[in-house]
Amino acid sequence: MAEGRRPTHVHIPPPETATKAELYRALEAAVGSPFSSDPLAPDPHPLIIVVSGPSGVGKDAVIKRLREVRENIHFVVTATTRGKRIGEVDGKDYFFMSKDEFLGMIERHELLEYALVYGDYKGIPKQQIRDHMAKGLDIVLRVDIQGAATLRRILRNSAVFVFLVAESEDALVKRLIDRKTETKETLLVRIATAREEVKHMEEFDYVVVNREGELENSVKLVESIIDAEKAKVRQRTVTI
Ligand SMILES: Nc1ncnc2c1ncn2[C@@H]1O[C@H](COP(=O)(O)OP(=O)(O)OP(=O)(O)O)[C@@H](O)[C@H]1O
Repeated sequence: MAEGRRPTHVHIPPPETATKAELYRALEAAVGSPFSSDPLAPDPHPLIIVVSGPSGVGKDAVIKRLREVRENIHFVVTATTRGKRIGEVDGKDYFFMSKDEFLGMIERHELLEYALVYGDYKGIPKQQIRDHMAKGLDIVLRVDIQGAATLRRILRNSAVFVFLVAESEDALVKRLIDRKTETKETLLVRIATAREEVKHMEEFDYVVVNREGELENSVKLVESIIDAEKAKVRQRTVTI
């Protein structure tokens, strides 16, 4: 405290009898400078939250619900060369494009990362992230484990990595069967891949167990992670 600059002659009225305004003004005069209403904590930085996990664990389901309950988040729409599934909408679920269009984006360095997954290309357009972060929005990226590993190399600790996992292999397999999107061949590939993928949990910052019938709790936990990150004294800073 700047003891030397404090005026010694200021009379401070007794707090029991003075009005709030009188006391406030007297205290201001006594400390020798006006009380500032500037925020004491800096504004939190926009975050990049990478949500990943084995196939069929519920990444889309969690993100869909998060989109409904949380504002100020941009959910990155991934570009893909895979065919549209029933009910999917271009520009909302994915940007569906031809292989040639996708290869053009690779050549122009317009993708943050891309990969060939089960025979189809998937990638994250950079410009979308830049535009929304500039508006102060948090960014949620949904990627497979391979994508998360690549993003970790690119973004290091500047992004938050969340691993979504089912409570057990049994639950995961039943969820994949119930979804009715897979052939017996792709089911086998996805299960084998999921076994390998669970081993990557340690490369993530947080793990969220998406228990059967408890989607709401998983979404709440992801929200809590975002809130906790916003409250960090040393914020993550992203440049892409
Ligand atoms: N907590 C949960 N309880 C019950 N069912 C769930 C839960 N979370 C997701 N599901 C269901 O499990 C199925 C798979 O979920 P989803 O498609 O979201 O997985 P995904 O991780 O995005 O899969 P992929 O990587 O293959 O696209 C969906 O039918 C979804 O509705």
